[in-house]
Amino acid sequence: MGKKKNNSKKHQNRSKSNGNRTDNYVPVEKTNEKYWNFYKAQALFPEDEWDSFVQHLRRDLPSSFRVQGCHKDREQLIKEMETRFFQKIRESSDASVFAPVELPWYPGVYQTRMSRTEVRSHPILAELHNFLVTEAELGSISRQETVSMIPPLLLNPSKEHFVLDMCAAPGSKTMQLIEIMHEDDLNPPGMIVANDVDKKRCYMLIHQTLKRMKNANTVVINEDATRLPDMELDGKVLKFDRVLCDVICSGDGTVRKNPDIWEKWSPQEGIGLHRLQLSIARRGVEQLAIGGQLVYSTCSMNPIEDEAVVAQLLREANGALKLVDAHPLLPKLKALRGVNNWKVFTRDMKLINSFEEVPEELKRPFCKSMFPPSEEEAKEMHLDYTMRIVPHLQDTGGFFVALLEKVEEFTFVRERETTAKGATWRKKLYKDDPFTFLKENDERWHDLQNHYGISDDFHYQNLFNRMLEDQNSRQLFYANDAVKNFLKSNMKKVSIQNAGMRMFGRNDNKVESAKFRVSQEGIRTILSYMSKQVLKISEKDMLTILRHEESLVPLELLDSAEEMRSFVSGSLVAYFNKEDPVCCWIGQKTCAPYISKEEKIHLLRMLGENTEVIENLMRNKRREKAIAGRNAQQNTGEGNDEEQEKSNGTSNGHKIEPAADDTKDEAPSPKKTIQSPTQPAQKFIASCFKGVNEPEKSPTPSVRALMAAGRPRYYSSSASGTYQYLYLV
Ligand SMILES: C[S@@+](CC[C@H](N)C(=O)[O-])C[C@H]1O[C@@H](n2cnc3c(N)ncnc32)[C@H](O)[C@@H]1O
Repeated sequence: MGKKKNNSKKHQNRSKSNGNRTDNYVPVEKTNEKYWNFYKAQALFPEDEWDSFVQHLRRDLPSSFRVQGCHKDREQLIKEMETRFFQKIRESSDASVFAPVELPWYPGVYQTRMSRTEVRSHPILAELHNFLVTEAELGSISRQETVSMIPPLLLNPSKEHFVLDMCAAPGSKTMQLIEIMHEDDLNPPGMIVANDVDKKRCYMLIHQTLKRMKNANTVVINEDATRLPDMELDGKVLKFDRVLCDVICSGDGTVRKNPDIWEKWSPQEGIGLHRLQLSIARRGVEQLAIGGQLVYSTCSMNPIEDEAVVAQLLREANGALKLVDAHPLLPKLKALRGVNNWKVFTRDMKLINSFEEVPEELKRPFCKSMFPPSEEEAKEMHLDYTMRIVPHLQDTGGFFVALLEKVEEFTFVRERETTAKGATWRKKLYKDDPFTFLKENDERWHDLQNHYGISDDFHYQNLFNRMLEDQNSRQLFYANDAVKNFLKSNMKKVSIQNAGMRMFGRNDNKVESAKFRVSQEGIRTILSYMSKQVLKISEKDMLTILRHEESLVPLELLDSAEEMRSFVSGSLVAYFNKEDPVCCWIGQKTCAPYISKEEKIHLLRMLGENTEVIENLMRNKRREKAIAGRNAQQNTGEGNDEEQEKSNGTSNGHKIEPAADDTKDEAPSPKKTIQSPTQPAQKFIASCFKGVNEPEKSPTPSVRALMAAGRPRYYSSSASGTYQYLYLV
């Protein structure tokens, strides 16, 4: 890891041509005198563990990932990883490579001793990395730091619970909460309200995280959590069964993955955040139902951001709130107990023993609640019930987590509150686009019901669009009852950014067909209600559709061609296995599956296909895009590695479905990713082979990538002598 030589922005020291570090790269010095002195003084663990603590903090963070608990293909994915990658790694004689190991405290979560960068670049692990990236795009695998998985695990919401995630973006914990609630129910009745004050980060939460976790029970709102308005449900103030306060923090437990922190850290970071953290937590407690549980967590090891905040909540709640001992809930997780005593330092590392000792000129940044509780208070509070994770216990980042339960109703008395920068207590009502639900006798519903044979059991009144009633919508979304009621009651109270899942998109075709086509996003929810425009096809046909490189599959290649032609042109759901339906567009000559490349790869894998070649092709594309993105970033000086990987990676998997405008009688024209339709195959193949030694001269980026990987394995076929389709073999 490194930092830039001068004040230039983060990526300026990368080479433009290949994205690698260049000579002017200066490694970050992984040390900070104040950091060491501060944590030595805290004496959080026995002194003889200090060297191990320091060594671990200086190493890159091991890579970890979770196989989604509620995913229907979980067992198969684990089996494939075991046979395809883990075994191979274990059998390797390379001493620098380590197979991922399942965590004893969280089944389905794996950690390898190698960092993300090492995993990405090691020849044996690169394939595993590739596999993880494609599956992560579909949400079946989450590449998340292990300690960050603790809060949702402790909250452990049931499928009926109402959950509030106060500081949710970019959403790794929201995703895990959704996962837990869907473990034994595809459509749980509960609801998650995910909030973040930062609109751009809400956007990331919606477009990078939630898109991978299609569900009907999540709402995203954009509010300052310190002043989150009371929300309503069924005419009453809405109280949540579970609240997550994963607050903004100094992040000093994340130095292993964010080495820039080394340079700037001082005790001031925690001092500056304590009041805001407390304000967010207070409002979280107020939103909690009696008997409900709240998790307060930070990725900082600083007691001022951790136990001090929890202690003040308990102090102010005066018995209405109690700590729950988190340790027995995760007995296999190695965690230290929270502390009753800590040391408070000024920015310049001057020790201050009590609030009374704070020099007059520093009275403003400090407050009484930053100091440890009295002995008497400590006995009541049980701060030892909280959990501290330090890096050397199980090779992780540093983390703090407290589980609290509300015993009685109460409201905090506020003096001077800290809110998010610039935020004011908003009294005005929101005028965002309304959420308009379908009413009885809605024409669109009659059209959908007739065309797709949807049974009366389907709750069509839960379909909505974001327009006024008389406006013609392009999409129809679906929300469960809880989210529907939430939207109806709170549309004007909070700024709602996103809700539910897309179920139908409008057709603008000229031929007679339904006004809406079925969207892949919601197909698993509605399929069991559909009796028309649904076709079971053979495994062979499904493989042909999935393997096909172009977006249009000629019907002549399919055994079920005649049956397909018998359907009304337009949206058709094809399946070999009902668990894995594929939304297609059927024309007289072609069939076009509306699914992303990642989804195609996943489905091929689940059908036992070897997907290595396509995975490699996609990896090369990702690399090209990442380099292009980094180069663009160098020009703007924005962004960071992980976000870059996400936004330039396959999150463009969301161009899965052509825009509704593209849907014509015949399936939309293919994107010519491989070859122009009229080029004779021989000429094309010759150009491929000619390019083997000069990949940069080959016709398209994807073929270039294949050739660079030494795999010019295409052949083409056509009925007419001009070769329209190219197949990967
Ligand atoms: C530690 S991150 C949350 C990480 C998130 N829980 C996850 O697992 O991906 C803290 C978040 O708090 C948000 N935040 C900061 N101040 C806030 C406030 N006053 N209200 C709501 N969110 C806030 C930040 O925008 C940031 O996204």
